[in-house]
Amino acid sequence: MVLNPVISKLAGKLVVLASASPRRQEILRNAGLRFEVVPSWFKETLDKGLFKAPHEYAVETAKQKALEVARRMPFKHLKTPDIVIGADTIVAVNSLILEKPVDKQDAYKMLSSLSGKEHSVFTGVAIVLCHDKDNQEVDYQMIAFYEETKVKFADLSEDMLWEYINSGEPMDKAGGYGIQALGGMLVEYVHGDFLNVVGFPLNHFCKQLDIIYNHSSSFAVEKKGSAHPLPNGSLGISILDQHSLQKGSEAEKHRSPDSSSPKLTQHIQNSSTSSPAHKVKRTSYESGVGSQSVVSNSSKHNDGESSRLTQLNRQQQTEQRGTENQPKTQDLKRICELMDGFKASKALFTASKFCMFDLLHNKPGLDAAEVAEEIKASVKGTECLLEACVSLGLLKIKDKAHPKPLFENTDLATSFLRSDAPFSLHGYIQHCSETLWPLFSHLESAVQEGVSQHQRVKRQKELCQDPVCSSQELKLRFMSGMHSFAKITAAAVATAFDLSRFRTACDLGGCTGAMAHELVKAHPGMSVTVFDLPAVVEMKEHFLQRNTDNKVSFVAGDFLKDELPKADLYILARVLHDLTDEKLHILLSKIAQTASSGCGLLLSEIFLDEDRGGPSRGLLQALSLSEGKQRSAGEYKLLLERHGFITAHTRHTGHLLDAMLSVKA
Ligand SMILES: Cc1cn([C@H]2C[C@H](O)[C@@H](COP(=O)(O)OP(=O)(O)OP(=O)(O)O)O2)c(=O)[nH]c1=O
Repeated sequence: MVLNPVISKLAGKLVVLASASPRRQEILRNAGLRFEVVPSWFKETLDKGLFKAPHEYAVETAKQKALEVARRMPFKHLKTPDIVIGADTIVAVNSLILEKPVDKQDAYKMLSSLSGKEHSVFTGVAIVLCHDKDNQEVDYQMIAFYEETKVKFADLSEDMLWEYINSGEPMDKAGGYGIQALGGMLVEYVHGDFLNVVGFPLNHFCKQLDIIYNHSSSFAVEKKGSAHPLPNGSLGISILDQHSLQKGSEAEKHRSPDSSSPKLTQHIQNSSTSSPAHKVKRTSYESGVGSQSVVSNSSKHNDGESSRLTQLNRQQQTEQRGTENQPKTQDLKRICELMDGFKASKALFTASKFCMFDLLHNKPGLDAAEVAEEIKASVKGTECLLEACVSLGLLKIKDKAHPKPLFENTDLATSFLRSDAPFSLHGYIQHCSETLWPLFSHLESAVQEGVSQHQRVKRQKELCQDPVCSSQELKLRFMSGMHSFAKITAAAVATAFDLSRFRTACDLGGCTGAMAHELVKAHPGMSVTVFDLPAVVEMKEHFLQRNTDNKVSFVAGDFLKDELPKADLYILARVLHDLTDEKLHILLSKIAQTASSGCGLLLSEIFLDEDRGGPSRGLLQALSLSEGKQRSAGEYKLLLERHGFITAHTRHTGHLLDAMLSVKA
């Protein structure tokens, strides 16, 4: 049953909640709304100083959260939602904005500033309506509003404060409390919408839907004189900002005399047209909201420019649509890219195996015959490989006027493909080529059988009498792959959170110590123990790194069997996705037993979208059918909660790995 008829208006539409907040999901689910959850990757880092009032900050953050998902989905999920809902809850006291505490001390500061006082809880909500157009463009229409609820806290004693903080509840909640649970005990009164405090003003939201779907004529435009650019410098795409409907609020005074619906105030930023639609081309996706390719309606162009644009658009549209009998060029390109993907990978693997990028770094400007001689290969084959690498942007022609093409590295190759580059992926590429490639060549069997094809690959090698690597060589190759991947990703993970309060850390399965070295670099007060199998630890010397003041040490052991070293922070980087459920629970139980209350757990993995629609890197990795599985941030969060770790923060780093910081309750 749907109590509110306006919710039923959304039936059959692809509604997306751009939020990882379990409270928002529960509130909307309880209201009978059917939706997909795609948490936003927008980082809540807008400069608060640039907003005149706290609610403006919450509304802007909500807009950016929703917009990021609306823009990402057509590219990453290959589908355009009908509606994206984003929200942001903040607590405001003495004109200070409080978000989620970063640690216990921060929670203490927040809660003591609320003790004995009244404060406001603002939730900004943004609704983005997406309209897919024939010509590969999406029109976005944004409706944004906020709701304010006043909450008064009782005087809180120190004991009470710390007991509450130690319950772990404050960590993922604005202002450091959850009114719906233990935090309810701290509250003397609430004036306004209770659900607004919990994270979503359901009543206001339904009123807003009613306006959108039942009173669409209310979309009459009231232009606002001054457009305010967003603090991050991006073009504003906000169309409607509606203020609180709470009694006595400013918006209440603006009720239009002829309608029971509140009057809407429209802010059209950087555009002077009356159309609320903004178009975003689907040809590229950049994850930074600040760099969005917003093509606002023609207002900013003079007549000459706009007719040129129209011409260009038409040309592009014909190209994209094709004629009745021909497929769209872009669609065809996409399919070809997928079909040819393996050829590009293999070209990269081969060039890397022949150390062609090292060669051309040391001797830039060789021709095909010279390269062939150096790598001891045929001239014809080398020429094809070099030209393919040029087409892939890995090499370039040095001197175009020269009669024979002379080859040199592009910046991409110099940065990532040389074996001695600081961020070299050479080792990982070899791992892909030697280990993953053979596995994926048996993908059909892997899918049929549901298990990894390691054994089949091994048997095949034996049958073909391929030269067998010694176990030492295999181990080194594996470690070198892991080392080069870790070196690329470690800095983003090590700096994803403020870890300064942890003095000692233990990197479980930390292999060559690449992550450990980044951690001690980023957090000078920390020392890190790398815990890995004896066979791994004994080979660590092959990967010597500058040991910052001997702050990185190694301990050999099996994390499933042996006692774990004591530490304030445990690190699990790319470990859990490879373990069976059974092993995973053994490991997490061992960590939970060893860790004392307040200890941290830093998890780093690829986090799948909550609806498992992406990212492809994670889902393709799952095809190797290892014993484990790929999970979303929400799934990891639940898993850790079962072992007494409460997630404080989740970071979609935008890098190769995401990160989550949990705290032992
Ligand atoms: C004040 C208060 C906040 N909260 C929660 C609601 C929100 O989930 C959270 C505020 O953080 P938000 O940044 O608004 O939301 P989020 O990080 O949980 O999720 P996302 O950014 O993906 O949308 O605090 C409560 O659960 N109870 C409370 O009493």
